Amino acid sequence: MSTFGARLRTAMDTYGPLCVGLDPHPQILTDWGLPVSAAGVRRFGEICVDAFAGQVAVVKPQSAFFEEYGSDGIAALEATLAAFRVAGTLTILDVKRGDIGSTMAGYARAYLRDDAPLAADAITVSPYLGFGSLGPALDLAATTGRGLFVLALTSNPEGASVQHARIGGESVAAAMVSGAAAANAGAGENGILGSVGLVVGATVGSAPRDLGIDLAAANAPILAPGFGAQGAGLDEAREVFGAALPNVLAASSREILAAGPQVASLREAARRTLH
Ligand SMILES: O=c1ccn([C@@H]2O[C@H](COP(=O)(O)O)[C@@H](O)[C@H]2O)c(=O)[nH]1
Repeated sequence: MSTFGARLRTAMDTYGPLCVGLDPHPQILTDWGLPVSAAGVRRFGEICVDAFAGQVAVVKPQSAFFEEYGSDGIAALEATLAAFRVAGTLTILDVKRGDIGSTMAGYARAYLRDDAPLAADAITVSPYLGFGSLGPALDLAATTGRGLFVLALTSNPEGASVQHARIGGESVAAAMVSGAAAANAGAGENGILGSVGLVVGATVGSAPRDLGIDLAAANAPILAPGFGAQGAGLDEAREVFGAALPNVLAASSREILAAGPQVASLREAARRTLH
């Protein structure tokens, strides 16, 4: 069984470091001429499979925009994830889960088991009940060759009020990066990327340096939202990530989706994103 980190590196080397965010918010559904309903998000998912499967390294469905339609919306998310799985395109399900250990084990089974209806290659997790609360997800992901992306320095301006706070001299974000680095220890032999990634927005400017965080040392894949609609581009990414840039997976949702629903236009928007 290959690890998530190894599969991600291969996908990034093959297709480039872009993760297309699949966020079927009501305005996008309307703009694409789709109903604002579970049927609409199902069709949205089908169009995204046509546009991006086998074309980009990773796609990142945003669970919230499927969940809002209840069980039919979740069924549409299952179908979207399954279609990308069959096509061999990696998926990161953006669910930002985090809870006490026993409940975290339930979330882990929901997304990280091989036979889970909502199985993804990786999920986003929130460590704000303590990094240790992620233990069941770390364990199951390692067992099934899946990955996690731990929120460290999120792209929203409000994130700093928590993530820059210092406890005993160390920032909260730095503690999360240390947690990921420890989880990835040993994975870096032969240049293989770890499977415990970090979420660091391309919008956070000098925050990693200001907080004394060495992102490259964590050997972590870095999911970087903030490209496009939130204003970041390659210049901002160079400032934020420095030597860790080769490990960065750039995420963009709204700006790419605005080119839809034509498949060719969506592909062209994805192709333009990092150029
Ligand atoms: O720090 C974070 C973590 C996740 N996101 C998610 O990304 C998309 C928004 O992307 P756009 O390219 O700006 O449309 C959405 O799903 C967020 O939950 C983020 O923006 N920042």
